[in-house]
Formats: sequence, structure tokens, C-alpha cells
Amino acid sequence: MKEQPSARQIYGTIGPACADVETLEAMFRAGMTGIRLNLSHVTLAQAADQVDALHKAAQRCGKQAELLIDMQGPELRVGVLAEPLTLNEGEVFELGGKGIPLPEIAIPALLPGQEVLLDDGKLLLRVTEQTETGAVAEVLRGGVLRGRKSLALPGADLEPPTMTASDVENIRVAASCGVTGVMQPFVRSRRDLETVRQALDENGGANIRLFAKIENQTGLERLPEFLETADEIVIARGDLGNAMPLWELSAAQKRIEAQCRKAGKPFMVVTQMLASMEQNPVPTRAEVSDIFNAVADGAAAVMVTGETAVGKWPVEVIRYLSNTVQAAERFLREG
Ligand SMILES: Nc1ncnc2c1ncn2[C@@H]1O[C@H](COP(=O)(O)OP(=O)(O)O)[C@@H](O)[C@H]1O
Ligand SMILES: C=C(OP(=O)(O)O)C(=O)O
Repeated sequence: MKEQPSARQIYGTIGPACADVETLEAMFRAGMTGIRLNLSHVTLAQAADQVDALHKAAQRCGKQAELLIDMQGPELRVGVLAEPLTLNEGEVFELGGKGIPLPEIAIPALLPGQEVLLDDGKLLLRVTEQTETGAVAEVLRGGVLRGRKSLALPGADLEPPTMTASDVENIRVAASCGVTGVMQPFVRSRRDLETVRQALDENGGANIRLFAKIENQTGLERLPEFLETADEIVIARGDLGNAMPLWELSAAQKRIEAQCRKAGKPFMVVTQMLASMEQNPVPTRAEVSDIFNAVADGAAAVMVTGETAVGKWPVEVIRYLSNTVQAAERFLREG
């Protein structure tokens, strides 16, 4: 029996591991429907070759590529590092000043005792003392830190603006680059979404869909306020998992899903769906189960991130993602 095409959207994230026409074509043929471009690492202008490769690959398959741009928004990230930095448990590092570059807005929050989560919580530091330009912090959970990785300061009350200067510029050229959707990180209010919507409308992007990423407690709490303003809700488990003990994350995911289902709002489940495949050609049973359950719970879309951006097996990742989505759809139809 011929497999029906999936009714759901299947997204990869573009990056050095897949940004050539051949690999992207193979990903489309394996079931990918669109790509996310993470604009925390490049601007749309800098990614012109990647975007071009994407459109060429889709064309070869007779498809119209969906291109989602993931904005910087109010997300905090480490600055640019000349090279990866190894942080060993027990060592102390300077944050800010001449040390690890952090955004200006984060510096006043670096008070003694403040925890500092890096790269979706893979690394953990605790501030031991404030300095004139930043702070000194001890490494509690070590690892390798690369530039532009996520930064979270649990409990700190920071209010970064909705869009960075780079976001404004990216929105200005979005329509002309074939962007079909904008993902707004760390949505805190309806105002955040209205600001982005207005910027899109003013720049020829009235048809571009707006995706609201739920990434912290504020997003979780205020979801009922802005649910209607978003075209789609994104359960962004990388950062959301920093906002609570990890064992609470699945309940948070299920609560968002239930609210979306009740409101008839499409939702997307993302991050670490096939994380082990950054290194291995075969996923774990738990990973395929995660994808299957997201579809069974009603997800309109699923998306992988580093697995295709920097992983060793981008085409295989999409094949597992797509086949598992189809298996779940079959199960929903036939039991
Ligand atoms: N468009 C891009 N061009 C070059 N490198 C990229 C691009 N997108 C992502 N990367 C690299 O791939 C890594 C994984 O991508 P992603 O999961 O989207 O990022 P992050 O974990 O930083 O949010 C990034 O940390 C970055 O090193
Ligand atoms: C996809 C996510 O966002 P980012 O890659 O920007 O951390 C996430 O947090 O799950």
C-alpha cells in the first residue's frame, strides 16, 4: 500500500551539516516539509547561500519550501567566543568584562548565589562574587561552551526588548527571502506578538505566519492571553526545560497541548526529538516514542534542531522523524 503524505509539518534546522543543495534535496525526499533558520547564529543576509540552497533543493523536488526564521527576540545568549571554552567542575570563570561575554542586560543580575545555565542547561555555574564589570562564578556542572549558546538566569527579573536591531533588519527583508513563518522566542505577552505582527505587516509580510515559542514560566502563565494572537504555538523544550525541574517538563508540554487543542490552535513540538542522532545513525526507543506521542497528542508539526544543523546524520534524522510521524498518523487512523 502506498504511504499517504503526512498531514503534518516536518521541519529540520539548517546549519553547516546540511546547507548544500544535495543534502537538503535528500531531506525533502525523506519527508521534510520545511526548514528553520536560527537567526541567533547568522543574519538572513549572511545566510543568503543557505536560503538559496534551500529554495533550489525544494524546486528539484517540485515542492514549495517553507522557511521559518527563528528570531533573537528577548532570548539571552552568550556573546561570540573566539573558540570553544572548556569549563571544568570546580573552576572559576569571570563573566562579563574580559571573561565570558554576556549581554549588558544580564550583568546587574549576576549577584552572589545566582545560578547561570548555559547551552539549554547543559552547563551550570553559580556566581560567587560581583566585580566592577561582571562577576566571578564557579562551575558546578562542566562541559564545552561554544559562542552564542543560550544563557538563563533562573529567578532574575530581566525585561529585554521584543526585537533586537538584527531582528528588525531580518524582518525587513523576510518577505523577499521567501520566509513563510517567523518564530518569536520567549513570548511574554500579546504585545510581543503584536509588535512582530506589525513589523511584518509594514514590510510586505502580511502572509507570513507568526509562531509563538513558549520558553519560560511567563510564557506558560500568559499563554491564554496571547494564544489567539499567534498562528501557531511552539513548545520549545530546550529553554522551557531550563525553567523547571526536567521531570516537570512533560506535564508542562501536556498542559500547553491541552490548551491548544481546546482553542483549536495548531502547535509544534520541538527540541531533542532525536538528540542522540547528532552522533548516531539510529535513535533511541525513547526518542521515537517522544515523536509518536507528540503526534498522538495532536501536534501539527515537529521540528529538530542541532540534529540536522550540526549532526552527522541529517538525512537519516528526517527519515526517522517523518516515518515515525507517519506511523503515529496510521495508528490514529487505524488503531
Ligand atoms: N544557520 C546557521 N549557520 C551556521 N551555523 C549554525 C546555523 N544554525 C545553527 N548553527 C549551529 O548549529 C548549532 C545548533 O543549532 P540550534 O539548535 O538551532 O542552536 P542553539 O542550540 O544554539 O539554539 C548552533 O549552536 C550553531 O553552532
Ligand atoms: C528551539 C529552541 O530554541 P533555541 O534553539 O533558540 O534555544 C528551544 O528552546 O527549544
